[in-house]
Amino acid sequence: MRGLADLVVWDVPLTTRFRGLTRRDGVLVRGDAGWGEFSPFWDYDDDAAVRWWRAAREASDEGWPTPVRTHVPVNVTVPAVDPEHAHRIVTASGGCRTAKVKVAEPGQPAGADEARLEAVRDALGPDGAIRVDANAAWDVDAAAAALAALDRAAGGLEYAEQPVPGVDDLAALRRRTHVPLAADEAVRRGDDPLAVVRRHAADVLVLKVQPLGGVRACLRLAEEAGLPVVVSSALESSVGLAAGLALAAALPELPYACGLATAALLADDLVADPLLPRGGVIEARRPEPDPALLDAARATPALVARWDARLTAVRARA
Ligand SMILES: O=C(O)CCC(=O)c1ccccc1C(=O)O
Ligand SMILES: [Mg+2]
Repeated sequence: MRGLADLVVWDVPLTTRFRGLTRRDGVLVRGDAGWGEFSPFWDYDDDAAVRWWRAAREASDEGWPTPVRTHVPVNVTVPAVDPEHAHRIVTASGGCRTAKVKVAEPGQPAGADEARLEAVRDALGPDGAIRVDANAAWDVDAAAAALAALDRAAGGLEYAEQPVPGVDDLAALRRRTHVPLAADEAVRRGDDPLAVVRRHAADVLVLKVQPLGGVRACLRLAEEAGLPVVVSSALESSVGLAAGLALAAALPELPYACGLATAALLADDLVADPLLPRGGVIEARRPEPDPALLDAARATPALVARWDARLTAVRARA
């Protein structure tokens, strides 16, 4: 068993509602190689969370492979906010030349996505790249129609991330739209991450270190896939983001901006020098948690108890 000081449960507010969340919580674990982050969302069951645990232990016990680049181009992530807010987020992004815009948020009025994309294009200028993420919200017919409209509103889309749920849907949609498709949930939530490749169902793969079991596991997947890869965060603290940056820095090819600029979505971070972009890139470094910030982010006893129970269950399966 690890000592108390080597496991810290943290809980911080988000600046903007994201993926239905207003706070982000998780565990930091310290080993001989440094700190790792274990922060599966609560809708992941214990079996799925085993991969997130492996990623944390890789960080704390092994560290990461040798990088081939020092800086990683990133996209600004724009939640499903109103146009003025979207414009401000892009303007304050730290020089990002690519924006990833959340669309198809349940409960929003018709035209909200188009208005957000127009605002993002205005903020980014004509030479920026805009991608959208629908988090599997549409069926194939709805996606074909929506992507045509959003492509127009954005003045061109770089790609659409997971517009429809499964591999079959992606394969069908790919024949009905000229917008390139990226697979996210179809990679990280299925039992077979590369089904999407064999079925020619996507142009780009989104890889996330925690849900896929670590930096080395993702490097193997990328090699087997033979498709361009975008490394994205799972809305981690800067301790977890460092693992995504290590993956992005170690990939032989990195043709697209990565979705690792999400520290800006956390109202508080656990390190004194958060992994935020400057000039549209983030330095691939590994910041240490700051004791005072860890203390300020410390979870309530009730939340610590929930994470304790979860850790016990997940480690029994690992
Ligand atoms: O890719 C990005 O720009 C940020 C990461 C992101 O969108 C995300 C973060 C947490 C959970 C799910 C997702 C997602 O890509 O759907
Ligand atoms: Mg996504």
